[in-house]
Amino acid sequence: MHMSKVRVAVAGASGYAGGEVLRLLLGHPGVEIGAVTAASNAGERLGALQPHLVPLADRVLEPTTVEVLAGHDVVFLGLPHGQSGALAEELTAHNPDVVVIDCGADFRLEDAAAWERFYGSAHAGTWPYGLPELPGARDALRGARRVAVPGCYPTVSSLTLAPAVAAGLVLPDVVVVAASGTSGAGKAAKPHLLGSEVMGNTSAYGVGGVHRHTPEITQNLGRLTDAEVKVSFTPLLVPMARGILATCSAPLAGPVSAEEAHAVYAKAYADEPFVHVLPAGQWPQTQAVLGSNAVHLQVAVDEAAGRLVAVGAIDNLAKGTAGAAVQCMNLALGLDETTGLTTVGLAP
Ligand SMILES: NC(=O)C1=CN([C@@H]2O[C@H](COP(=O)(O)OP(=O)(O)OC[C@H]3O[C@@H](n4cnc5c(N)ncnc54)[C@H](OP(=O)(O)O)[C@@H]3O)[C@@H](O)[C@H]2O)C=CC1
Ligand SMILES: CC(=O)N[C@@H](CCC(=O)OP(=O)(O)O)C(=O)O
Repeated sequence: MHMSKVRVAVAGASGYAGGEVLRLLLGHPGVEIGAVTAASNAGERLGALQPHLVPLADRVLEPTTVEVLAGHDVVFLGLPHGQSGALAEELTAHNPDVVVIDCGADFRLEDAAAWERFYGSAHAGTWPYGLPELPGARDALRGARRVAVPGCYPTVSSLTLAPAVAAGLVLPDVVVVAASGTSGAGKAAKPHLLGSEVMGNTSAYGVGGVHRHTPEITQNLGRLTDAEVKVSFTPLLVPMARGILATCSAPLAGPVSAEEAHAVYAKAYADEPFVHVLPAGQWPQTQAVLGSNAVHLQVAVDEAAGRLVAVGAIDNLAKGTAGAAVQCMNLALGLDETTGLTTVGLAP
């Protein structure tokens, strides 16, 4: 049976998130790419800004307006925080069935007070949270007309800790130290991202519970346990373009062997196409997931310290943003969830 293609627009197409959404959509058999928009770069050829997107090189970036974006079945938003809400409302006024998939943070948190504390602005609302692998999340995404794509650190940290928290293997008083590539910070020039600050260097930032992804990780783990969740999160910037490696640990709730912990993880993700619990003894590395929607996980028990230690790797732009966005579009449209996505990484 011939199925007509879904018409998709990408706002923020000159940025990292929008560019990665387009890269993935170019390999998706069910979509036709419509408008591509930007702000300061409106009027530019897409190829001048995203030279890797060869089939779209001669497309011209249009301004990010509701007039340009209306008339599409799906609109991806890869815009700075605060730019999504009003646009989504206007798009829905044009077409109540439009699917809006927001790569930004505006609609990820339920707790308005946490939003205001970490983002310093009024809370816009809460949309279905686009991490289908979290227990209970997938049903809300099937047929959704709005999706809040998770932050990259919360994606990997939550999936790395979820089985242990949900099974009660640990007390939910967790420590996350996660190293990210620089693309996580977006394209806009920032002094700490100059080549000479990044190359041959590793640095911590957002230390001491102030990074805005802390409440998002807390929210995700809090949905898995009745106990109070505490999250100590420290991000690190490392000299690579893509990838996040998260080391997560928590106190053991009781005796558990490494084999038992591994079995809990393997069972939790047995039916998940993108989450791979590696064989015992093999540890995640970012290269193996680059460009793919895969999550690689491993878990160990540190008996002397009384802690469970789990490590996860993702590509921040793929599973951490655009891959999750496409996965959620598939769920929203009732397509096979894996369409257009791969678990095959790019290594070395
Ligand atoms: N990078 C990552 O790993 C992740 C990013 N995200 C989120 O995705 C969103 C985009 O991030 P990223 O792609 O990294 O950022 P970039 O800085 O790379 O891109 C930002 C995009 O937004 C456009 N833009 C800037 N200002 C405005 C405005 N006022 N109105 C409309 N469009 C505007 C830019 O257009 P122009 O080039 O013309 O200025 C550009 O296309 C953010 O909300 C970010 O939090 C989410 C998860 C991970
Ligand atoms: C390396 C780096 O700077 N990373 C970004 C997080 C990227 C991300 O997921 O962003 P959003 O929540 O903004 O969507 C940061 O720490 O701010």
